[in-house]
Amino acid sequence: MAILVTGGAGYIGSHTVSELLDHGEEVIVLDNLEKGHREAVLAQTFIHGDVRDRELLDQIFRRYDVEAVVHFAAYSLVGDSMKDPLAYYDNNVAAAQILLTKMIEHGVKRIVFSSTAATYGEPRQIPIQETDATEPTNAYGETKLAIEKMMKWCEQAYGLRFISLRYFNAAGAHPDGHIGEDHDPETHLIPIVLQVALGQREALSIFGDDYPTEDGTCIRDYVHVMDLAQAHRLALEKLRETGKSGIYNLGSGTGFSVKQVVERAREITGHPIPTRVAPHRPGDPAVLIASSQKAREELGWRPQFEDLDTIITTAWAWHRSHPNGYRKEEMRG
Ligand SMILES: NC(=O)c1ccc[n+]([C@@H]2O[C@H](COP(=O)([O-])OP(=O)(O)OC[C@H]3O[C@@H](n4cnc5c(N)ncnc54)[C@H](O)[C@@H]3O)[C@@H](O)[C@H]2O)c1
Ligand SMILES: O=c1ccn([C@@H]2O[C@H](COP(=O)(O)OP(=O)(O)O[C@H]3O[C@H](CO)[C@H](O)[C@H](O)[C@H]3O)[C@@H](O)[C@H]2O)c(=O)[nH]1
Repeated sequence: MAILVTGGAGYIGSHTVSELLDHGEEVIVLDNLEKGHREAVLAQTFIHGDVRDRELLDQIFRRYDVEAVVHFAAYSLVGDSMKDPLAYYDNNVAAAQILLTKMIEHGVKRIVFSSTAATYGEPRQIPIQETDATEPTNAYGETKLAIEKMMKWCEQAYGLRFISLRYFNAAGAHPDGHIGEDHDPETHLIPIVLQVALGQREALSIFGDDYPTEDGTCIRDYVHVMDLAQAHRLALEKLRETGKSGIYNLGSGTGFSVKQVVERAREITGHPIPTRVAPHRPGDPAVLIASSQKAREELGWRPQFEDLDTIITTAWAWHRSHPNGYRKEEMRG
């Protein structure tokens, strides 16, 4: 029996594929490579195609004995989602609807889904719990919430079983150094900070230093990508063993401000990392910190790379050895 991983050529998907293979799972990756990288695909079976391609899904589900789907494929940039929400409804909501339809048609009833802290919007309390209100402040979060709700109704109607994992800020790289984060354009804080350390950018723009936090910069909960990978493996096991659906936050439970991240990165890289203050980025809440107690209790999640220094150190190892991401060899010509 195989696990179909959509978006397995992307950042979190590729690390999860690595984790699943290490635990003896048979993995099939489906990715259109719009954002992902062929070099990041560690699975033996790679299908270059789109989740919205109904015929392709029919072929995959006929040909392989798929036990469950892990669904990463999506658009995931908050700012972009505000400029072109319909593209997000198409690639996130419509794609999930097609995928779920084909799963049900072919009798595949288990799915682990990439959700996000953006489903909560501006938090009413910290740390955020799964039972808190979900009022997304951007179209991206709204599409992920819509998919969670779609899965809930599919459970009632067709017996689908789902685990939705709401990640906070994914960061870090595989400790082996062979896969890591390579987004184009890069918008995430830690890789941008490390690109400054590599001399690829002049300075980090800090999006606001007048937030109601101790040092005025936004606080986020950074969670190592390998710990996210572990959670997906455990979620699959949980679905197999209990058939129980659920929604789980995944974060470290500790928040760091933008300035604190820069300070740690200065120490680890030995580079001064100049910064300048820039305007707020629309839709950025001041503080996002997860309570991940439910994932620890119900999934048995035990993060191994929890502290910020480990996150930055593994990311730094990846960026130093792959200054142009997966295009390294190509650039060297
Ligand atoms: N990176 C984060 O901090 C973060 C936080 C919360 C949630 N998420 C969610 O996790 C998932 C993975 O995020 P990531 O950072 O690894 O993103 P990513 O862009 O690196 O990976 C997404 C992958 O999906 C593929 N893809 C996109 N649309 C597709 C389609 N229609 N058909 C086939 N393949 C398609 C892309 O080519 C890419 O390889 C996303 O669903 C995202 O919303 C990410
Ligand atoms: O150049 C930069 C980039 C980021 N930041 C700040 O650094 C923090 C982290 O920003 P990221 O872009 O790295 O991450 P986000 O918190 O915006 O977004 C992450 O968490 C979201 C949930 O809130 C979504 O899930 C999204 O997909 C995921 O990347 C924010 O306060 C942001 O304002 C800067 O100051 N300068």
